[in-house]
Amino acid sequence: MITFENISKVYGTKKQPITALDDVSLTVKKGTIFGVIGYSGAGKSTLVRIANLLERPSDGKVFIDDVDLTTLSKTKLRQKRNNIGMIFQSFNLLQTGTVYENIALPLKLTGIPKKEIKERVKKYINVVGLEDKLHAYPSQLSGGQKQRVAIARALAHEPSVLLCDEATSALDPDTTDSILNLLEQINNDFGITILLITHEMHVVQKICHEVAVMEQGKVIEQGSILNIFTEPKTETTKRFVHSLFNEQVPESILKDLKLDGKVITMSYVGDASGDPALALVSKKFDVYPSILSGRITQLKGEPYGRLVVHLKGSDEEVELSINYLKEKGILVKGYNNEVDINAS
Ligand SMILES: Nc1ncnc2c1ncn2[C@@H]1O[C@H](COP(=O)(O)OP(=O)(O)OP(=O)(O)O)[C@@H](O)[C@H]1O
Repeated sequence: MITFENISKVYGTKKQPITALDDVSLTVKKGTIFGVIGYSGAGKSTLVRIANLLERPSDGKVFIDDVDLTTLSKTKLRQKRNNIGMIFQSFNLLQTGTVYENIALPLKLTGIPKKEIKERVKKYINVVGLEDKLHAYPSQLSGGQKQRVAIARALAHEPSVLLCDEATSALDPDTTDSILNLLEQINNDFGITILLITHEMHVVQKICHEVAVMEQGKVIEQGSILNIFTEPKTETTKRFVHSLFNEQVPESILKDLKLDGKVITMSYVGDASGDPALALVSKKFDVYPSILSGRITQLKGEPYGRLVVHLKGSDEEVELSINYLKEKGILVKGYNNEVDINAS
């Protein structure tokens, strides 16, 4: 478990102090994958670096498994850090060492016996699927392979927590997905708590249980992945969600459509299915639905669909249709404002 309690961070610069974090409190539950998303400068990197005190907060406390890191002596902190793995966007591998050495050397520095080091390297290089690259140098590996080595190096300390600082940002989409699958597998198999920061909604959508959205050093929204996707409240969160669905309808078309009926956003998870419900709506009520945009994706492994639909018809029939869709377990919102439609 990771707990940030009233964390603030002010960087003293020559010009003026910069508040990177402003009273941030967050709890990452044991065994979960927690994503922190935000645009550049929101304070994400500062937050994740505070989780192992690579950066000291100006104010507040940070707990890893109930131990307040800010109160530990240097020696105790060094020991505790062995329990906190970290991977970076730039991999941070030792260029002059082989894959084996990259994983083994940090273990040696913590005083682990030779035999155990060998066993751990073997075990964790297998977990990341690079057993045939043990004697390769980082320069001989692809970006995805380098990140796998970094993950094996972190896992070899058998941490309870893994921090990921934009771990997939330097990778192409397919490699990103394979690294995210690996992180999910590690979370499942070893129960390691994962805190990851990213500026990509795709990353959050794919593997996180919970997400916090940051802006200007503050957490502006937080919730389960489902909650954030289906009920985004702040403009920034809505922008992140929309970035995945690319469902903009041109304003001129929207204006005409609104003259005759309503434009709605339907979202549904798992078994509730949008398409058949829409077909039934047109049979049951005097409305003509047309799909303006639609996409089905996976939210942490569950199907999640979003459709932008024009319901053409009288106000009364449209209201009845919306009620019907809601009864079918579909979340219905007004298009573009995400405001709940209170069909009576
Ligand atoms: N060492 C530092 N000295 C001074 N200011 C800093 C330092 N590190 C970060 N900042 C400032 O703190 C704010 C938050 O930066 P941070 O890197 O945490 O944000 P971020 O959300 O991770 O953004 P990015 O994705 O661009 O790294 C920014 O205004 C940044 O300029």
